[in-house]
Amino acid sequence: MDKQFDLVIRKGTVVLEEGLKQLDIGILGGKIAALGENLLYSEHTPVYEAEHLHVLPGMVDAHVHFNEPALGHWEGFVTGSAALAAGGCTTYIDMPLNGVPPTVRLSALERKLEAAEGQSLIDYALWGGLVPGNIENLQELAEAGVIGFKAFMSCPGGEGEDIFAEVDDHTLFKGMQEIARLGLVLALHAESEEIVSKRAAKAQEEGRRGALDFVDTRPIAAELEAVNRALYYAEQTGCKLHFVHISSAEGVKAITEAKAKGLDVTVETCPHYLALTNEDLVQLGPVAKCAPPLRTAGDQDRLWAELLAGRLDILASDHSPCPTSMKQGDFFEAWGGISGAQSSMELMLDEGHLRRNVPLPELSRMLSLEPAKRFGLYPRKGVIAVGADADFALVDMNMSYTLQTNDLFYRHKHSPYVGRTFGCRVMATFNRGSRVYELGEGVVSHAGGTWLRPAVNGGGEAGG
Ligand SMILES: NC(=O)N[C@H]1NC(=O)NC1=O
Ligand SMILES: [Zn+2]
Repeated sequence: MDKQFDLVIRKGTVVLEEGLKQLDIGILGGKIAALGENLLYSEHTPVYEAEHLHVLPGMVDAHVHFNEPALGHWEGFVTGSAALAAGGCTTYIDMPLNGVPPTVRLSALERKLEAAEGQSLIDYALWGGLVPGNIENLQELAEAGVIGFKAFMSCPGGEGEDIFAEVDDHTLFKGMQEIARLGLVLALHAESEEIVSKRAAKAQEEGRRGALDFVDTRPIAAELEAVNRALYYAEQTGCKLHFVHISSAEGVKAITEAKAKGLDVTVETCPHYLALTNEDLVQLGPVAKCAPPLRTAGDQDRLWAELLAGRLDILASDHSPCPTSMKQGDFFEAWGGISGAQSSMELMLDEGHLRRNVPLPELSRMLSLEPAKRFGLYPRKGVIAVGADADFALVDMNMSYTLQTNDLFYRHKHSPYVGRTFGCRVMATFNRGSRVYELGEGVVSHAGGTWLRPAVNGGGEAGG
């Protein structure tokens, strides 16, 4: 018999958009060539037995910070992509900060691409940035193939001379006009700089420097104010918006109302807002410091209610790593950002499916399908369907384990989830048909990840 397949993944419980089915997956040239109950293939075809496993589309993590160029000693493409692969992710979109220079002009994008070339285990796309003074650079970035732009409405923090700055209202409004013209999405970190910076200054002046003091400087009101201001500009400019890491049900509700009015807007939250609370921040310390901050248990319940009602579009990690030494000491000085990307899928399957009965296709919609669609990577990414890339997370939904520091692939092995017990585990990950990670073996492939450009503006290859 001719060689129809390079590999068959046999009898896994495949998570499709419409439900679960036990199927064989035939892979050829990195793509899904066939899906069927009893595929026929020659006896020489390599077979991966998946009878006891769930096969999910690889996660498309729309929000990671890999710190290269220049800050590869925080995290880089090699370690970051390995951690993602170990967590069942097969495509990520790297933020335009915290590397130096930030990705705010073409020459910086080229530096980023050089840093990534040949280093990533899995596929990746890149965000461009909108900052004060770079509106005339947005077009060159769009033409080169960024999937969209990211702006901060509050100060991002970070190191270096050419550091990423938050937008003023003028830049935000003008930037949205330009991004609307370019047809891309603007992703926003929505917290009011006015509110958070003044509250932080006051807390520090008064010597209130603990975990809950930090949380108190970044209230939900600061998130809502920024969300509503940006939605107003979106209405005026026609710019597509994506709100990253929304931490409150109030934020989700404001965005849902805007959608009902016809605005083209999507909402993301992160596993940490669903898995951790401000009490955990007190217990764990700065390793769990992020912005917006972890909320109360009641706030978290309300955010889960939004997810259960189907009102969240995207789940993304906001993996924002740093050296462990920057996660110690004073709460206001410690780095704001959680190293969590390796645990995103397991957290959501455990907390969402095993504990709260969210159907797997619904979780997969937020982990893979919606981010692929929103950022021009669909139908190549985000689904298990004939013609799509053979990107899979193979998960044992019955394997309980407790995460240890040694399990982490990050450059700096800290995570707020060390010591947490998960009810499921990623056993293997495939990127375009090649097995990149296997539990027990670790990274099992060369760095074959490629750069994906979006299938918009005529330029990209990712939609095919
Ligand atoms: N600079 C940076 O990565 N900031 C990220 N970290 C975080 O916790 N929230 C963010 O926006
Ligand atoms: Zn952010």
